[in-house]
Amino acid sequence: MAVALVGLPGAGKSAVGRRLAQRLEVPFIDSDHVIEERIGCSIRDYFEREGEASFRDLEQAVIAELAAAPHGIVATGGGAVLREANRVALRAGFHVIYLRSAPEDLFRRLRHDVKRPLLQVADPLGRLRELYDARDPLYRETAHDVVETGRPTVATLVNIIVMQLELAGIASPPPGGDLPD
Ligand SMILES: Nc1ncnc2c1ncn2[C@@H]1O[C@H](COP(=O)(O)OP(=O)(O)O)[C@@H](O)[C@H]1O
Ligand SMILES: O=C(O)C1=C[C@@H](OP(=O)(O)O)[C@@H](O)[C@H](O)C1
Ligand SMILES: [Mg+2]
Repeated sequence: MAVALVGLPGAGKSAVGRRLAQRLEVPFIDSDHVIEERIGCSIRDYFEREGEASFRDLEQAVIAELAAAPHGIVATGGGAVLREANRVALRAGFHVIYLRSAPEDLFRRLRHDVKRPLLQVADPLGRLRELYDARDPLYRETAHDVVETGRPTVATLVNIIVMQLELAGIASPPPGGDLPD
């Protein structure tokens, strides 16, 4: 099984992805963690030191590697869809799910966040709205499925995604799980 999660910062790619992988008993890979292991510092520090373009080059290299041997559940960073090469590689290698959330919901989750460099601005809600307008079409272009994440809890989202993956034949239902007694 190879599933990649895309969506804006705060959509739940990392949190839902980790729980989904536990539930399906497959590996979980967060592309941002792979990058942080390579650079030896936080993404926020790297942005400040080297700039966003350099981060995007690293991100593209990591996504190309993951897409070359796709397996498990991959949580991407919110900007992974910005480059066409990433969109093509993700869509070709993975079943891609767009975790869609309104900027207002994301803002509620991230209003105290200090880790996301793009949101360390005077008006993070305004920034999230700009990111949404710019990226929503790119997430849709990349994804095979869209899941709304505004209201459901992480646990409910995991259930919804498992059900969709089972219906699409990507995940197998547990043996005898749905049979009547
Ligand atoms: N559906 C949800 N309901 C409530 N909180 C959520 C939900 N999804 C994510 N969160 C919380 O929002 C924050 C950001 O989630 P995260 O998984 O890091 O997002 P992403 O990786 O997409 O940027 C975390 O504190 C996470 O626990
Ligand atoms: O939206 C973005 O451009 C980014 C999102 C972050 O990941 P999350 O989506 O997990 O916050 C991280 O990759 C980096 O800070 C850039
Ligand atoms: Mg994340």
